[in-house]
Amino acid sequence: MSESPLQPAGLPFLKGHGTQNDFVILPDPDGRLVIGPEAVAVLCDRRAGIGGDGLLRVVRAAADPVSAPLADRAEWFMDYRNSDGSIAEMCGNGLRVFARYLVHAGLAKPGPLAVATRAGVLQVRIAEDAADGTPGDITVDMGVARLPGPDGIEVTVGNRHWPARNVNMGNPHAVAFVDDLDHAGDLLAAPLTSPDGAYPEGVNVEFVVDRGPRHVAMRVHERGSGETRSCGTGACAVAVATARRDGADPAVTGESVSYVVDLPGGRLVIAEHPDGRVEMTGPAVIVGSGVLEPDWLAALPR
Ligand SMILES: N[C@@H](CCC[C@H](N)C(=O)O)C(=O)O
Repeated sequence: MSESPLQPAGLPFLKGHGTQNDFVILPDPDGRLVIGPEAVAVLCDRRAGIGGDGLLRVVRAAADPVSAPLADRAEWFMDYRNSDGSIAEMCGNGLRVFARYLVHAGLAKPGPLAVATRAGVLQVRIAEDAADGTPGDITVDMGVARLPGPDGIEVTVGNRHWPARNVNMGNPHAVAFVDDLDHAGDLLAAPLTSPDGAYPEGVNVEFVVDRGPRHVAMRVHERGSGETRSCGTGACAVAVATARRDGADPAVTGESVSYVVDLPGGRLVIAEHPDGRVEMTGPAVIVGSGVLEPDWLAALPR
């Protein structure tokens, strides 16, 4: 990682999570940090670094060439990276944590907030904290889910195979309904998907079981991060795939449909509306903050 000028006192960071999908947060309002994939991987390493499923760089939209075209619609750009250093279009839990950070840092207030992402400008609503200080939930308008071809997607773990639904929430997902979440195995390796070439840029794979009416539970293997305890875009993909399986399509019925999605790290509520918009509501927590040591920073891969 390089910065110009380098801060002799070290680099501030924070740590946060959304339903235990956890992130290293690097405030970089003026867009001075250049963070390569290897440096991201070290920062996200749970032994050699701070540890996280991903990294959120907080930069003014106008200060980054990727987001500058969106700067008239959003002040801040969420520059999200997976823990292996790869770039993803969107991160739903990350966006809630990003919004929580802005409020925590006094850079935004509870209420509506527009945030630039690689999937475009997304609208966030930050609820006021409760009277007892419990942080309010955060709702993200995740945009419209796309259910593109190809049909006939199959997910394989060991000797088990399931048909899967292809859902794009800005990033790609393959959603498989299973009898038992344990059938997904240890998920230390990425599940196989077929046909070959269906996901040239990789895919997030969700395994889903029913828990009750409009209530499911899931596990996820994330592209670039491995199994995580939660995935916001994944929960949205699961809710949309489950609604279609259940014969519910708000665009047809004219009525919103809402699912409770339980993940190993907590609960998200996902609503799909007649205009196709998918909204995700859940918590976001800032865990702590610190300073990256200058010597350690200097030794990071460039
Ligand atoms: N955990 C995220 C998704 C992060 C990106 C994903 N791994 C990808 O590569 O598409 C979420 O909460 O949505």
